[in-house]
Amino acid sequence: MQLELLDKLRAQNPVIFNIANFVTVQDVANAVNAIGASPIMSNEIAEAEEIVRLASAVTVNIGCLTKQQIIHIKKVEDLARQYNKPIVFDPVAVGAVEYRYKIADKLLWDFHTSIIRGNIGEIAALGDFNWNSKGIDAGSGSGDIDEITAKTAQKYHCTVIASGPTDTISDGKRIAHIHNGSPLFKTHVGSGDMLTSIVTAFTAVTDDPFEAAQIGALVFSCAGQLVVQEHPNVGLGTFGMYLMDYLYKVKAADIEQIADFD
Ligand SMILES: Nc1ncnc2c1ncn2[C@@H]1O[C@H](COP(=O)(O)OP(=O)(O)OP(=O)(O)O)[C@@H](O)[C@H]1O
Ligand SMILES: Cc1ncsc1CCO
Ligand SMILES: [Mg+2]
Repeated sequence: MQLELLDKLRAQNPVIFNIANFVTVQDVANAVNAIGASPIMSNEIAEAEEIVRLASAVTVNIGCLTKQQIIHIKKVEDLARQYNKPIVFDPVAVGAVEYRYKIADKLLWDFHTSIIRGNIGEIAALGDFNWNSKGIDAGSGSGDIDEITAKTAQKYHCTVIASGPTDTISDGKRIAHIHNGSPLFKTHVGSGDMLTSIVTAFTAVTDDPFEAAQIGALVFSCAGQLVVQEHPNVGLGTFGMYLMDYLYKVKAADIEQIADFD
């Protein structure tokens, strides 16, 4: 794992273009900012080309999809291909809402996506596995998470992160697991959205999406774990605030001490 990518990210401060959802947009902007990149959100097709050009990478989050936004996403993804900017895709609730599955599946076939980051319910749906997703949450299921992650990566020819108590990452051949984190992440709506855009930030400092996925997931999970280690009585509201503090101040050396991955 290339932990030095964290310092590289902070030194370069790349601009990250986010098509966000209106529920968590500010958390995502703050998380991207805190980790050391420069977020920009946009919903306007007329400025899409300018923003794709100035950004190093693009997040597409379908959390609050509209027909107008689908047109925007297609334009942005086409521009990202033209200007060679990596796309990281967050398939919010595709396991629970068939309409979203159909839109996401088509986008993932039509445009090359570097990384898909979802919870296991979302990743299982995209990979055509049975799983009982529950709204935006992972829900429950009994499938083999390694197999689901790898097969979904093979289906779309990209890297996939299935997040959860363990983050499982595959590019279709290789598999990695990040065991760090805290159950408090689940209590903060938007943890997944923040993770997705932090992973996008790391695609700006490495050409290997599998590496970007691993380092993004490790840094994010460790920041949350450090919050709880150093503030054992933290509640779900203050967890979100501390998480921003720790995303900003966490150092590669702190992560090295607690990193738990294989
Ligand atoms: N029980 C847990 N223990 C440790 N870490 C967890 C746990 N549950 C989730 N996480 C961490 O929370 C982050 C978000 O993952 P999660 O799978 O909850 O995303 P999500 O369902 O898309 O979230 P949201 O929809 O709220 O944005 C990841 O970094 C993951 O490692
Ligand atoms: C609660 C919620 N609804 C649509 S998006 C979202 C935030 C998590 O992605
Ligand atoms: Mg999510």
